[in-house]
Parts: sequence; C-alpha cells; structure tokens
Amino acid sequence: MATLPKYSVHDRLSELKAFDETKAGVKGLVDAGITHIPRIFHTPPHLHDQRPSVRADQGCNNFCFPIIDLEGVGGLGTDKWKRVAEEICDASSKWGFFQVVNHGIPTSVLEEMKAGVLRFHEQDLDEKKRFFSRDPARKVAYNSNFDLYSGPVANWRDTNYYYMAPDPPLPETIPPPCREILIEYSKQLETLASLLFQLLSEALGLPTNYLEEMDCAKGVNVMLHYYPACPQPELTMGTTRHTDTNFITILLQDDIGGLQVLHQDHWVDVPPMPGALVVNIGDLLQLVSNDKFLSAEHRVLASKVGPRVSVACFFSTGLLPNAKVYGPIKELLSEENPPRYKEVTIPEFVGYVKGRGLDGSSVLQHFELRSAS
Ligand SMILES: O=C(O)CCC(=O)C(=O)O
Ligand SMILES: [Fe+2]
Repeated sequence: MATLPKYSVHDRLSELKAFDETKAGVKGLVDAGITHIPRIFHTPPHLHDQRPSVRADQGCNNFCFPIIDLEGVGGLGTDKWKRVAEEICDASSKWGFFQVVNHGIPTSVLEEMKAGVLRFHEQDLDEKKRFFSRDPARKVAYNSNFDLYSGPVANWRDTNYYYMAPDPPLPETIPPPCREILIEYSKQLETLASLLFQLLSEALGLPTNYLEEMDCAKGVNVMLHYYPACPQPELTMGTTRHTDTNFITILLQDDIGGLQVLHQDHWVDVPPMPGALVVNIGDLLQLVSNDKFLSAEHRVLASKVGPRVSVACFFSTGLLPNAKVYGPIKELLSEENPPRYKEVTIPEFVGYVKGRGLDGSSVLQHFELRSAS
C-alpha cells in the first residue's frame, strides 16, 4: 500500500516561505493557473467542523438573520430610538451579529469602496508589491494571511490593511487605486459607528455616550479582503473560524456570499443584501457587557466563484498604551449578575492576543474569573 508523503514542519515552513516570498498572494497562485491548491492551504483535520450549515438559498427557517432598519433613528429618546435599541439588544445578545439598512451611507460610496478593493488587489503586481509588509507597526500594508507563520493553516485570502484612526496615514502613502474612496468610506463609517455605540449603550441601559467615553471607537483598522476563486474550495477556507477581538466590526461584503456565523450550533449564512452593512460584537464588548452581548464565531467559506471582496472595519481603543482598565461595567453588575471577567489593560489584552493566529480558540476564556467554589 502506498504511504502518503510525509509533510514535516520543516517542509511546511519552506512552503510557507516560498509562497510568502512571491509577494503575489493567493491571487498569484490563481493567476498562474494552478488546479490543485498547495497543502499549506489544506484545512487540518482538527479544524474540520462537522456542524451543519444553514445556507441562505434554503430560506431562513428558524435562523432568520437579524436586520435592523436605521431609517429616521436620529432622534435620541424617541420611540423609534428606543425600539431600535431594543432590536439591537436582542440581536447582540442572541446572535452577536446583525445587518443594518438605511444607515445613511450612500450606495454609491459602498459600490466605489468595493471597486477600490478590486482595483488595489488587481493592480500591476510590481506596484502592489511596494506595499507588501508583515510589520504590524505599518499603517498601510498588504500581504496574504496576517498569521501565515503563526496560524495553523493558510487561508485562501489576500488583505490590504490600514490604521485609519486615531492617527491616519498621510494620504499620499495610501495606494492610489483606493486612496480617495478609503478616506471617504472611513469617515462615513466613523459616523455610523458613533451612532451604533450610542444605540449599544442605550441597549445596555447606560447613558448614550458611555461606550464612546470608554474609547471603544477611538481606533479604526480597515482591512480590504480579496478572496480569489478557488479550484478546490472543499479543501480550504477563506477565513478560518474566529471571533473578532475588538469592540465592534462593521463589514461590507459583495454579493457572492460565504460569510457564516455560528448560531445555535449551526453555521448560518450571512446573506448578502444590497446596501446593507454587517455589524458584529467583538470580544472586548462581550467582556465589558459581562456576557450580555455575544462575540460570535464566524468564518468565510472558500468558493469556486470569485473573487469575493469585503471590507472589515474594526473599532477598538486604538490599542494605544493607556492607563484605563477594561472589565465588566460596574453599572451592569449586581448580586445576580456578578463579574465574569477580570479587569484587563489594553497592553495586557493585546499582549495575549498578539501572535495567536486564527486557531479557533477562545480569547475570552483566558480572562474569565473562575468562581471560587
Ligand atoms: O470577509 C468577511 O466576510 C469576514 C472577514 C472577517 O471576519 C474579519 O476580517 O475578521
Ligand atoms: Fe472576523
């Protein structure tokens, strides 16, 4: 009987390096016409997930993904404001995910942003390579798989990264194919995030500015993801399952689909909806809300159809060393609702998160207070 060729750690590392050194990303493999994906992309058995998928084209059955209409929500304290805050509370605690419509960002801006992602990733390779970097301190960078060397498996995805707040890059350092639209899109998303943090504060029964005053929206990272069509999508993933570690993420996806959220032990499609934006709760918001809100696991399936593009905008503290500690919000605690997590400084939190790839494990567990029995 033939034995399978041995795939040593050493072989894997040299294959990762060879791939990385092309600086051409997954797109480079597809452009070269490969029909079999390299084994660095093969999902290892321990990351295979047998839980059933609920696909958008099967109808939503019991898994109707929450949609929140922000039309006319502006008036603080109005009935509409309170109703939307309740809907956000429900979705954030049951799903950790929802889509927003009528959010005030023109469709033309969303369309141009997606076009900008395509233009960046599909520009001349020599131009694109000028932005190639794995230096986490860079405000503008491009690579394939931020966790290529630390994660358990490479994903079928390339990404262009930006730190847009609190201290944005100089406009002339942003690649021309997406410069103008990225600046405009980030500005609009910061306004939307501010509204969402007010509604999330209300949803927690806190004063409207509470979360913003905790610096939840001070730091903004934007990722322009590009998922090329994959010749063997069943062997790999676009993005391995993970939770986001920040406060909230606002995501723009195109109409291809593939994003799924883990809900009641099912992988439920986040159905593409023209004009909508996807919002999800991250680990830090689950921590400060003392588990009232859920930071849900999600993943992106690879597909024969592509390229798929998405823009993930992460709101956090700016990850600047500051003196603040983040723990369950005191106003939410009571005898019946004791704190479930330790207080943590941002350097401590980042120190723990940094260097871990998308390995499917829980960050929050590390900060849990174990109840003394
Ligand atoms: O591309 C997507 O739809 C999701 C990406 C994602 O989950 C992330 O960047 O954290
Ligand atoms: Fe994510």
